[in-house]
Amino acid sequence: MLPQLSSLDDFRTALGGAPVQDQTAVAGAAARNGQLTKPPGALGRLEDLAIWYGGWRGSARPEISAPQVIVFAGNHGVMEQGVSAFPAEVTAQMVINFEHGGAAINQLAKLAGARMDVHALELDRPTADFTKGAAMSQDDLLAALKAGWESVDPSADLLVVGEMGIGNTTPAAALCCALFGGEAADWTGRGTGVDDAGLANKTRVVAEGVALHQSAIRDGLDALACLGGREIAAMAGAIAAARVLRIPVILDGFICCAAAACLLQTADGALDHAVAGHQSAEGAHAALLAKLGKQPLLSLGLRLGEASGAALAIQVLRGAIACHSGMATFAEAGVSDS
Ligand SMILES: Cc1cc2ncn([C@H]3O[C@H](COP(=O)(O)O)[C@@H](O)[C@H]3O)c2cc1C
Ligand SMILES: O=C(O)c1cccnc1
Repeated sequence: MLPQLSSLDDFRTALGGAPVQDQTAVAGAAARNGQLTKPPGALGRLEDLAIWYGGWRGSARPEISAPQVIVFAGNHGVMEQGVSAFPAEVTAQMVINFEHGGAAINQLAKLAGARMDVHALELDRPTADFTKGAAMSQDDLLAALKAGWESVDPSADLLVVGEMGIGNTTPAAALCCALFGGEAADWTGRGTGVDDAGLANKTRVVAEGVALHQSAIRDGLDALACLGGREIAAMAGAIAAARVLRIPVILDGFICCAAAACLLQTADGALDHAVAGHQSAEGAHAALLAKLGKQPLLSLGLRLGEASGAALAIQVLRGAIACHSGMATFAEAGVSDS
């Protein structure tokens, strides 16, 4: 059951007290994996994935039958600083495109057999420019976290979250810089494709934002309020709800992983139910994945967001589960095991 959230501390408490994997299912899945008709370890990381997934679902022989893809959209006050190659109105235009089935994620979610939901979060009320003040009030942050928290279908057995928010590689970079340290330039990339002057400007904006807010940031939720965005907070809320509901998550690109990082910097173990779907071409995604301790399933040079890389990785996880749960054991097939 998902508790109601009345405050940010409720969120911290629910995340900190979330249940862990079912160890009986982990042991059962590992035992089954050892009996399947293949040389030990021959399915590589697919074997680990199947055992991990079974542990979260509480089954030694799990299935994926109800994957959910959720795309959150938000607008950003920091766009006033000229941080994207595209104008802010593209966010709302793309939401309509999602609703009409015309975006990349529509095709990939359909191919993965996933339900897809789109939540536009107050697009007419962008966050504040974080170089001037906090991006969101505590109430706005709570509302965005709740939008994500309440959007997860408790009967889903796999969750993928993604975003649409022109300008949002800038808050994502600022969140990483505030949470993990280093220089603004280490975390700032080209997003939709800003030129060298644009990248220098973006780096300045990230550095200014982090310098302004660093002293107010004690955990990931503080960072989200100061430097985040509504769709970033909603992704964090949904990933956290999935943790509480023991629904495994596939993380998407740089922005999704920045949202996930805010959870990890709020509660240890907050991302134990998550794997990295892919490594994005956005410059700092590899470094961010290393901070999260996650190895990507795919690396295809994608730099889109929208949950696209994670939706594609659903097929990899489906492959792992199909082998794990569908293969015969040596005894069943009458194959000699040594
Ligand atoms: C047509 C279009 C579709 C997109 N779908 C995702 N993004 C991606 O690009 C944006 C982040 O890059 P930046 O920080 O440079 O603005 C986000 O909206 C992200 O989801 C898109 C961007 C565009 C232009
Ligand atoms: O890695 C991502 O998710 C990404 C990169 C560039 C632009 N939008 C999203």
